Amino acid sequence: MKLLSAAQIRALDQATIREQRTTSTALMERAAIALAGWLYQHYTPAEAGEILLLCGPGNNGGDGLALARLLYLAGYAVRLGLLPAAKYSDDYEYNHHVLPKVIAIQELSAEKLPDIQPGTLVVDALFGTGLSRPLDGVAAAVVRHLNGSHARVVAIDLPSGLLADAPQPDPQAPVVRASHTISFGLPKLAFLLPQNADYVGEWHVVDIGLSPDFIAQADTPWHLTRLPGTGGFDAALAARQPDVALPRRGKFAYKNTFGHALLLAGSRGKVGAAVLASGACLRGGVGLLTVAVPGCGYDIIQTTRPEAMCLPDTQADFISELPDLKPYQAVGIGPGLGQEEASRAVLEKLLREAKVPLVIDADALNLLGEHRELLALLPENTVLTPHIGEFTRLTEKARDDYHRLDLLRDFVQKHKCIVILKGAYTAVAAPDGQVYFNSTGNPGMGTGGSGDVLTGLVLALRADQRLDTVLAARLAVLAHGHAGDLAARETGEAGLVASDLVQHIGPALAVLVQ
Ligand SMILES: NC(=O)C1=CN([C@@H]2O[C@H](COP(=O)(O)OP(=O)(O)OC[C@H]3O[C@@H](n4cnc5c(N)ncnc54)[C@H](OP(=O)(O)O)[C@@H]3O)[C@@H](O)[C@H]2O)[C@@H](O)CC1
Ligand SMILES: Nc1ncnc2c1ncn2[C@@H]1O[C@H](COP(=O)(O)OP(=O)(O)O)[C@@H](O)[C@H]1O
Ligand SMILES: [K+]
Repeated sequence: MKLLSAAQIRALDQATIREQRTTSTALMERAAIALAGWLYQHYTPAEAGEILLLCGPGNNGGDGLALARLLYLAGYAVRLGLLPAAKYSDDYEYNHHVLPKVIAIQELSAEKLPDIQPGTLVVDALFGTGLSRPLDGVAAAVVRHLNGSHARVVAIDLPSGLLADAPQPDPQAPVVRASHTISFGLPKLAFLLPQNADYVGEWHVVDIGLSPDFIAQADTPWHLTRLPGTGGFDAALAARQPDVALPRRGKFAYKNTFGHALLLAGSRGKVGAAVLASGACLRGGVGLLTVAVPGCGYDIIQTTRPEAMCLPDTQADFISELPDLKPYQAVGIGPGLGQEEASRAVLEKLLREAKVPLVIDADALNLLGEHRELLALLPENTVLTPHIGEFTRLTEKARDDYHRLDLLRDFVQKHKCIVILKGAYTAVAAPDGQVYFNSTGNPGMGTGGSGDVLTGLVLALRADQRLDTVLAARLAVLAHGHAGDLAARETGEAGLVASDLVQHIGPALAVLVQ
């Protein structure tokens, strides 16, 4: 699904109103009904206690006023804190006008801040996508007061003070720290970046019937890849066109259909990385797998991965030889490789000689970072799988998460490669500058070897002749995260280890089959 900028979201609202021959007031009512529905599901009136809704002067505040009315009518105790302004939006004015008169209203000022107890349920309807400058004055005082209160905060559309698609121009200006953020129609880019995690809290999207045609035509580099059937919002769009799908294996398919992959991995003390990556490659559906390891890894691979063929290096402790590449449809290098000069030379030779898709990870990335002249040799459509530290070694230290996305798009466009920038919401960046964030996975995957598993899975899908590079990368990342989610159901997050991911790749891929 697409992620749109604040300007596009405003245009989307307008297009929806036009196409559906409705009014902005009616759209706001839909928004308020969707918000109320979410709150009903999450808090009974008793659990909620008295709900404080803080409203700004625009349509975000209008949403808050409409929500206050609906909550009151549904039996919740509500009170309002309203930000004074020179001008209010028309729909704010309307919803202010139709408020039940019994709802208590406090005009907010820096001298008279609202009573907020720890545990008060606060709805933040101060500002949404219309934020035009950093918060100051009364708004800043209210947000600082709220953030210091330990209240439960549900933000409407965006935590107030946060921009939907850009870094804060003034890092000193306050931003609401929400426990939950309820966004309309689509998530926002800001939700996916680690620097905003403390503000956004858990985010949710509610469907308010925004124009699917406008979304389909909107031009954006940002996308979120989801599992098929992940419903709720934009369900109509998702049903029409799943984000990604794995083609079914034909009845008469043979192992050659799925390719023969070569994996170069392991060094003394790190042969486990080769075991994990090769397991993932096999479970990823590769036709044949050959694993090149240092001599010390031969018995280990032959014992733990009987399905794979093994090429032991003449060196006992590290890889020093590049096998003949002719038999293979894809080559992966890096997990546990180490950074010996001989292994660097193997990497260079591979970059010079490979005629098939490459997947580069871990120490092979560190070698590229150390010897950046090798980047010029990257064959087109090579897949690189760095975490943020490895990516920094390949580029430069980013000022913030938005700057890192700029570096990422520049890098893939310059080197005509695919970068899988790993983390929560792993970003798959394509050579045309499109970025696909991933929606699966959990913090349990922050455990040694998870990345090696991803490399093996990407390699399997790159060897599969039916898939193009970007689709293979997106599918691998989606299935890897989903395998993590399936595994964590059994082990819990803390108990998750990388081998568990390998065990769950089969079922994770199965749900992606078209
Ligand atoms: N359109 C629709 O149909 C639907 C829209 N929806 C809702 O609308 C929201 C967007 O509404 P919006 O565009 O009115 O912007 P909003 O975020 O309320 O703020 C604008 C106001 O704040 C003011 N202001 C800005 N920055 C400020 C600052 N730092 N300090 C002080 N003031 C500041 C700004 O003043 P100005 O910049 O003009 O001086 C203006 O008065 C969106 O997030 C969603 O919740 C839903 O109902 C679905 C249907
Ligand atoms: N909080 C998280 N949410 C989702 N996925 C995560 C999270 N933390 C780590 N991961 C995933 O786990 C993998 C870790 O890879 P990496 O850092 O290379 O580990 P290692 O080097 O130990 O193999 C990546 O695919 C990453 O996206
Ligand atoms: K808000």
